[in-house]
Amino acid sequence: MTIQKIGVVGAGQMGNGIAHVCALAGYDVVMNDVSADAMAAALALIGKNIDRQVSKGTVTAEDKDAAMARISTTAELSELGTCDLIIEAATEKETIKQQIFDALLPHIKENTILASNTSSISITRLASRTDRPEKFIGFHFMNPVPIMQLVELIRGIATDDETFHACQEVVERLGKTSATSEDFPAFIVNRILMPMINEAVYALYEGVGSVSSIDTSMKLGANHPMGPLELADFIGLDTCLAIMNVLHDGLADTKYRPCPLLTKYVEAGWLGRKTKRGFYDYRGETPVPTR
Ligand SMILES: CC(=O)CC(=O)SCCNC(=O)CCNC(=O)[C@H](O)C(C)(C)COP(=O)(O)OP(=O)(O)OC[C@H]1O[C@@H](n2cnc3c(N)ncnc32)[C@H](O)[C@@H]1OP(=O)(O)O
Ligand SMILES: NC(=O)C1=CN([C@@H]2O[C@H](COP(=O)(O)OP(=O)(O)OC[C@H]3O[C@@H](n4cnc5c(N)ncnc54)[C@H](OP(=O)(O)O)[C@@H]3O)[C@@H](O)[C@H]2O)C=CC1
Repeated sequence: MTIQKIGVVGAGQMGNGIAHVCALAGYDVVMNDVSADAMAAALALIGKNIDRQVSKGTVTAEDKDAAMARISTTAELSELGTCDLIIEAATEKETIKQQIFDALLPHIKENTILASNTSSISITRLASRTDRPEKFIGFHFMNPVPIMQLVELIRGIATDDETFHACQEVVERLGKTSATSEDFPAFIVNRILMPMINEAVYALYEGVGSVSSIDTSMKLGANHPMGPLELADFIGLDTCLAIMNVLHDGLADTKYRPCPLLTKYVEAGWLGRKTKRGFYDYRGETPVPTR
């Protein structure tokens, strides 16, 4: 099937990046969020991020205008009814995702593909609650979406070949590379990455090192572009904790136990960059380590 119009549900840091790359690749995009402010902020950020590409000469000013004109926003999920592919990128909570798919079903076309950008939640389980488990897939972008090359494609137990191949074609048209993962908790990238981040929080919790020494060690000692605590703040500590909980519950192994310090930060509402406070304090000019 040919995909021309893409719906994006959730206009947070992932949703805005997904809308950005889809519109630049020539797809019509309809973006939805519960918050009008989030949608306005997402549009402004997309404009700013494409401007960076224009100033580097990788995108022309005409391409920018055309891409921005292809993006519309709506508070009504019913307005995603004509989309060929809908990518859900709302908060990493299964109940929220289920409610979104339940609310979408009465409005969408018979052959619309439903996808989730979830970092960890079972695609098979999300799909089983819809009327089209064979047309449901995990479409997992990496953050920041305009920069990162990878998209994980996760087939639920019922995902059919037509759906999978249509999504592979979308990934190619976005200029990205797909890797296929079986549907097990947190898939491939987060199965490996998130226990490392959780271990970094344990190292902080146990006083093995400070925020700076842990991040400096991994940046200069393992050549990671960001230290694990900086990366956790970038991803969002709520999302990191949600992923650890899915690993812990889904694989029933204590090695995935979320660090109590990570839980405490989330309980405090210190979610990282998006709330201006996490392992670093982002309220000033430069981020300041908090421990
Ligand atoms: C949690 C999950 O489910 C899965 C995940 O996503 S896990 C997270 C995966 N992501 C990572 O691991 C990111 C690790 N960090 C990095 O790769 C780099 O630090 C980074 C690319 C984010 C920034 O790189 P940097 O060299 O420090 O900064 P900077 O030079 O300013 O930016 C590099 C490029 O990224 C762009 N960029 C930086 N932040 C951006 C953002 N938030 N949005 C869009 N573009 C961004 C810049 O414009 C620049 O573009 P060009 O290459 O075209 O010049
Ligand atoms: N952060 C990351 O690095 C990555 C995250 N992901 C996944 O992408 C998804 C989104 O994460 P991210 O963008 O970081 O999260 P954010 O918190 O930045 O954004 C989530 C957005 O979804 C909105 N939202 C909540 N409920 C609904 C709803 N019922 N309908 C529509 N929108 C809703 C939120 O609004 P409000 O704030 O008002 O609640 C918010 O604007 C998650 O599943 C996450 O696991 C995948 C790859 C990387």
